[in-house]
Amino acid sequence: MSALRQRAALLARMARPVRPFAVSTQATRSYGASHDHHGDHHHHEAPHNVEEPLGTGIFLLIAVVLGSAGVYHISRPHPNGEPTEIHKWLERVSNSYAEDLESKSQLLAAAIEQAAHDRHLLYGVQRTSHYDLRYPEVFAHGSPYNVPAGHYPNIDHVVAHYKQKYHEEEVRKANKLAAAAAAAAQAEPSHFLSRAPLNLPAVRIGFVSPAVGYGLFAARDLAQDEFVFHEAPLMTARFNEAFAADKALVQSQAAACRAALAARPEVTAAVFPGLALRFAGVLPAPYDDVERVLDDPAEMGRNLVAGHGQFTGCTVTREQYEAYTIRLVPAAAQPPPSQQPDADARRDACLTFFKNYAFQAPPSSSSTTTPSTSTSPSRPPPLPPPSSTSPSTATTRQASIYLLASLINHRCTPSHPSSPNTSSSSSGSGPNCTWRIGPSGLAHFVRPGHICVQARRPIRAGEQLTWDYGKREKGFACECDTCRLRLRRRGGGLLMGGLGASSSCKVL
Ligand SMILES: C[S@@+](CC[C@H](N)C(=O)[O-])C[C@H]1O[C@@H](n2cnc3c(N)ncnc32)[C@H](O)[C@@H]1O
Repeated sequence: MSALRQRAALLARMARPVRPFAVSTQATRSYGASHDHHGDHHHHEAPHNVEEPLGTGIFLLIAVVLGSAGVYHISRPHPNGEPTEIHKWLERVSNSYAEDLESKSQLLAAAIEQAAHDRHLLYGVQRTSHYDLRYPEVFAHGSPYNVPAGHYPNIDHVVAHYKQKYHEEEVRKANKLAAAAAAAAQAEPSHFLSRAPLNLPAVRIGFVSPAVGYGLFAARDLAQDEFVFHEAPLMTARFNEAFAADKALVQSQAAACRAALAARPEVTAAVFPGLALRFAGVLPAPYDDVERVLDDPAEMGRNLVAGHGQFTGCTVTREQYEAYTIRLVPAAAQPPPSQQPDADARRDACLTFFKNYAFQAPPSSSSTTTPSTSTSPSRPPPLPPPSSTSPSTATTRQASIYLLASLINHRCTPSHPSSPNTSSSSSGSGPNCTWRIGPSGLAHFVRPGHICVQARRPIRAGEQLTWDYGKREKGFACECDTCRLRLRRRGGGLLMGGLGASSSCKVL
């Protein structure tokens, strides 16, 4: 019976609904009391306390209710018509997006406008009708198969044009390099010149006139003070002011001439036909042989110091050569050229040759410090004519003849170099070159006995190289440009055939 009652009470408790709200989280229930009320089963034990906390659901519910009230409150428009806070916030966010978008659109529009403008920028510019081709054969590029005859145009003239352009450009570059090097050398004090002649085209042999004969011409533009070439002597003999009376010296000169003629007869005869004729009775060689020798850099340039200037050939024509040599033969008619000249004739030929072609080295006493041009840079010291001075009072020096340098002709130094008539661009003012024979205090690279030719002023390619022989008695009627210009200035007119005995420069 008791078990039934307990069971019934348990079921009744389970069936009782749970109270929705607890008054306190510490609320307790006493089952003992209920036993007391409902049962006859009396116990004296303390009733059990059971903890029943409030669930989280209740808090969530409260939060949702309060939140909804808040949202409802802020979403309601103000009584005075102002927009709600949410509305204002949404407006702020959408405005900032709109501004960002607008600035992007403006940038894009500006970029498109600029591109459109740039596209038209060069529309108005006149286009070149000239195109530089890397190589002219580009015209003929195409398929090598099934090409009908005559399809490709003949572009030989185009090739020639571009080859010419190429050569001109190379010459321009060489000139520019040389001018730059010369300008650099010029920047140094003239007393301490240290640059040797450049290893570039320097000179060629040309023809001046039948009376003057050969001359040396610039093979490229030369800058002022530039060293042009550096050459070893072809022959050297002792010399003094009384050499005509000094048999030993004359014999040494004759020996030098003989040795030079014997060593390379075809070269010596081609370059110095007058000497070969008078000294050895050798008639001028045919033009073809002579031209071959004069045009040969290996022959004519063999005395040049390697790397110090280059010989670049000859421009003497057959007519010029024949007009020149035909004058030499009658002059050597005594004794007849068919016979070997006698000893006197050889001596005279030798003396004349040295007088007209030789350079004196500086005296040995000053040779290490004083250049041969120390007294006057433009005037080489003259070889005096034969005189009756006692050999004992004469100064004996070395006299040298050069293959190229001895072909440089004389030009008088004008008395008024600044005169407009004497400073025309083509002929310049006076001689354009000077020379030094080493050893020299001015240019350490000039080797002993070698001659170094230097430009006194800028020289254009093709211009004749000249210097002032500086001798009062030259032994020829001067036909230099200075004399021609002087004559023209005096109103005498230019005599193309030479100045002859009327020249004011004729000093015999
Ligand atoms: C050193 S050589 C010069 C080379 C020479 N033209 C030749 O063909 O062999 C000097 C000789 O050239 C000639 N000569 C040089 N300059 C001259 C000038 N201004 N007028 C006339 N003849 C000149 C004279 O015959 C002179 O004796």
